[in-house]
Amino acid sequence: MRKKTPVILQRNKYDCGYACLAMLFSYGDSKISSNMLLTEEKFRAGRDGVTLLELKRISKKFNAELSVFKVDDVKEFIQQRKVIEPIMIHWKNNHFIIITKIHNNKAEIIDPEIGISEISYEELMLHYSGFVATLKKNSRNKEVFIKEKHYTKKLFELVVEFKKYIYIVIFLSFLYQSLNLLFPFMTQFLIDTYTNNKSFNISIKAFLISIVTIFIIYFMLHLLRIFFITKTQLVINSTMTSKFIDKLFKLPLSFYDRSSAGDIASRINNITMIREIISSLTTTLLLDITLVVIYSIVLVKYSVTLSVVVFTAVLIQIILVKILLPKISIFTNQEVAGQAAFQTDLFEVLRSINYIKTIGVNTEIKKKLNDTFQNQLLNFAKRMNLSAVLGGLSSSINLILPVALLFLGLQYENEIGLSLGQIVAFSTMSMNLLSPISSIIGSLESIKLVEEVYLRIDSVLEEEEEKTNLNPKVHIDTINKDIVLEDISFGYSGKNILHNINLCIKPGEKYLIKGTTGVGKTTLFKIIAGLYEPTVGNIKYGVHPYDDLKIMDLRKNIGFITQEVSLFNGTIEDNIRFYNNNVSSSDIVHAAKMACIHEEIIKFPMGYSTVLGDNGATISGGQRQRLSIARTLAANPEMLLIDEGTSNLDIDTEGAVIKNLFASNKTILFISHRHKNIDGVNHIYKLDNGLLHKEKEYSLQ
Ligand SMILES: Nc1ncnc2c1ncn2[C@@H]1O[C@H](COP(=O)(O)OP(=O)(O)OP(=O)(O)O)[C@@H](O)[C@H]1O
Repeated sequence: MRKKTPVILQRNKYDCGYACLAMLFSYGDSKISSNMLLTEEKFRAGRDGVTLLELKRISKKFNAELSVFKVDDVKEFIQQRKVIEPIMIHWKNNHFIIITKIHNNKAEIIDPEIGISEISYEELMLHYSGFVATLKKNSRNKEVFIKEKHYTKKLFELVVEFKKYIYIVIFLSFLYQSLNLLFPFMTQFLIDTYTNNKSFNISIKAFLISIVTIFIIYFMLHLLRIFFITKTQLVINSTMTSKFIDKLFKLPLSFYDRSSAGDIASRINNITMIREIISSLTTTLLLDITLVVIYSIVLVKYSVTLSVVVFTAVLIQIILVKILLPKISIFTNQEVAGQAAFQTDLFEVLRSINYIKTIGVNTEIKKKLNDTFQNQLLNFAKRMNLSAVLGGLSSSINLILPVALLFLGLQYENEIGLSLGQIVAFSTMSMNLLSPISSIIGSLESIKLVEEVYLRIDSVLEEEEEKTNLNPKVHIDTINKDIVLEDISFGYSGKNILHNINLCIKPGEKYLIKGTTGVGKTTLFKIIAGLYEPTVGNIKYGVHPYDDLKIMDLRKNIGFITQEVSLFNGTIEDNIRFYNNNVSSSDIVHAAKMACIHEEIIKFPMGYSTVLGDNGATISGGQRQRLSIARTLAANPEMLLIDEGTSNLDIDTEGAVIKNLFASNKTILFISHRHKNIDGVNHIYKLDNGLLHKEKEYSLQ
């Protein structure tokens, strides 16, 4: 019999293989996160994604067998082999998707990027790239599911972290709701006093005093409760956001290679969602459950017969939740992923807006952006429609039940044996039981949402941090020390692009590194700057290995000048200073002079106080590049890694900038396609086929 395949969406652009494997593992079982497959893995999918071979290896680790077939016709494969489990196929040459069913020329697929959909078999085959994979699980791969509880536990721990505020909110909410309980009793008392005595002899003064007292207490409790709810929300939001931001600074460059800015931004925005939901859950869920228990007891005490009617209504709602909630959860999941996809596309469009403007025709771009947004809206609409069925049903029951109870109570007055006041009180209290039930249903939907959103945040918090050695064994002064690269090899996605690099960088000396495009020059610089860790080999600073070093100290001493410039929307002075308080105004002017931009800055009407547009949009490309050079120089690093960092300048200006830089006593490594030699260079190296060859060495003057 065909079982359910949970929808597991990928966590970043390159994770589709892991998400699909997680779905194969979860088929007919509980849902696991694709991240769980990675927990023990050092390897993360990068630009080149993950291969079927790698997925096979991971499956084996969890005692399952991933079989891969080269197949021409997927339908034939499914029919011949009588496959009822979901299969994974390679798709559009760069993606994996799951097929859950093929029936009547229609294929039900789960694309880990967007979720469930149904497409025609022709469309499926149009994008199919020739490989099918099936997973054979066995009883021993249970350990892959172990971490499932982990997330729920983490979510709980998150709440416990703010327990002080949460306890107060719960306590105040209890008091607040207890007052509600008074009213059915007061109603019963008034009606029964009236019907029994006919003469209504409750003094106006006593009535007024009690009403006003209740009013004041209720009002004060309301204020106090809202105050603490807001406080809880603030604490949750600020703690989580600062934790997330802190993490972003600790993540290695490789994380940013595979994540998009829009996606990260959407995850930060999700924290607001968590704040809202957690605070509303803590204020209502526990209270609602308590109210349901209390009211159930009180109702049964009043009348067992009438209580059976109420509980039947509750049961109908519970059955509906059981049926609809998993579906709501899928759409919630897809909606959140859709939001992130839209934000990612929007960021990309905004980043390329200059280019988009120049091409004139942007209907396609608009369409793509609109489509991503529509996809998010579609999932929102589906989620809301299902919620409406749930909500509508419970509201309708809530509407008719009190009247029905009143009718039954009066009709069978003798059998049931309640006074008019008691019947009215019972029907009011049944409402008090049903509204927390509706609220619990809403809370269950919210829990699904918060779980999905929290997973997205947690998957970033769980990322491995870069080694920063905050407590180095020895304090190493890198100034005037040789930097020695010993047999360094490095590769992306398991493929080496640098092999056994050996280089001794002497303080104060100038190196020109040549090599064809894409050969690995930038990568080598990133390794020297400690941005990438070599896969094999060591870097020594003086006699000390990289691991003994406080990495931030090292980075402070290395200035990295690249072709890409990133300026922010602020003054020229602030852009050069770049939050470094050790940089004085005279350092800024000195750096600008070295970068040959000072003369142009002082000609601007507002000089160094000129405000630049977004990424320096209001100055020329060459000016942007020189500002970026000035920024690096202002921090006064002892070593400069210049990666085509002067390529936007005309020959004369470039010559002048290079002359200034090479006249300093800084160690310089200069990457260039264009320069065969530069005055003042001591060593020329060529990177070729992953190997570094010395081409020339000039004796020091
Ligand atoms: N994050 C990444 N994941 C996978 N491959 C990458 C990644 N970054 C770079 N590469 C690949 O590594 C190789 C070396 O890239 P690198 O940027 O170091 O070359 P380069 O010599 O500096 O090129 P150029 O002169 O064009 O700037 C290239 O083939 C590139 O496609």
